[in-house]
Amino acid sequence: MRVQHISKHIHHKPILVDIDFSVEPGSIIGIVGRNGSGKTTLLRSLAGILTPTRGSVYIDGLDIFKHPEIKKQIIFVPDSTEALKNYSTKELIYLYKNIYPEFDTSYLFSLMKRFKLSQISKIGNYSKGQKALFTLITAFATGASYILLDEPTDGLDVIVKKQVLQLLVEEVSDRRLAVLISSHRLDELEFMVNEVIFIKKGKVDSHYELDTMKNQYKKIQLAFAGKMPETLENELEVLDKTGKVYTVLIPRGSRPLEEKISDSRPLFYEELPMSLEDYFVAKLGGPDDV
Ligand SMILES: Nc1ncnc2c1ncn2[C@@H]1O[C@H](COP(=O)(O)OP(=O)(O)OP(=O)(O)O)[C@@H](O)[C@H]1O
Repeated sequence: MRVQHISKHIHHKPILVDIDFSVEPGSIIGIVGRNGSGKTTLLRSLAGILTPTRGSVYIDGLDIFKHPEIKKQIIFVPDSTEALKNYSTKELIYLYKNIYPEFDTSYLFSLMKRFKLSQISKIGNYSKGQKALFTLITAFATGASYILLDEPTDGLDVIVKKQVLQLLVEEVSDRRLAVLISSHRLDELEFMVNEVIFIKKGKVDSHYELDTMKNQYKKIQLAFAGKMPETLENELEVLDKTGKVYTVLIPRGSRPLEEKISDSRPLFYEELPMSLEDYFVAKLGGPDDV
């Protein structure tokens, strides 16, 4: 999938601005950003539900807005099942089969059995977690190559969540699917994504392979007898300050900065493992940086 310079204005307000990236089969991409940064609008545009104001989305070189039949290669799973609540499982399967010719009903039933979901006369009668689970496994049964998930684990208990995330990783590697996941659960994303796209004010702020991102920075904890020298504080990304202890991110391999830290004689200095959440706070943590 090629997302080519898409912008989306809603009521003359720019919501997405010149978003440009590619999605390779077999990849799991995390879309992260502050509330209101444009993640859902982006996923809905990639699914062809919203038409971009500029730019387009291509699959195998074909524009999905000019060749709507290609949209059956994409499934968008919204974070709410409100629109489906009055349908029975049977009716939904019928609907999906009409849209997705490769819909695999027996696979869906096997997943429903695996996750202990029974057929029901109204999806609205499933519990919150069961609704999320049903829409998620239905997406895998569609046979679509691009699965777009908006906050997929909301409402799932820890055990089901682990099973579902495991299923997702298996599906991607077995069937060479591509999955884009918008989520605020950075701890979960960290265990499955290979790329992360940071969205800030409707723009791609950065797009990294997870391993590359982790190699670019290091997280350290340090403390000073008094305050941290001001010259140093201006150069460090301070993630946290508790008493005299600072947790900061610094670019890996920045000798001058490391020397400056060492010259300021910290009481202690320790490197800690860096998480996606640390990077999120450093990148997008300003008070009005939505
Ligand atoms: N139909 C609409 N009419 C007006 N504004 C809209 C519409 N859809 C989205 N927006 C605005 O676009 C911006 C981005 O919304 P979007 O739902 O894409 O953000 P998000 O990153 O998914 O947020 P969250 O993390 O809170 O779910 C918000 O300011 C939102 O108010």
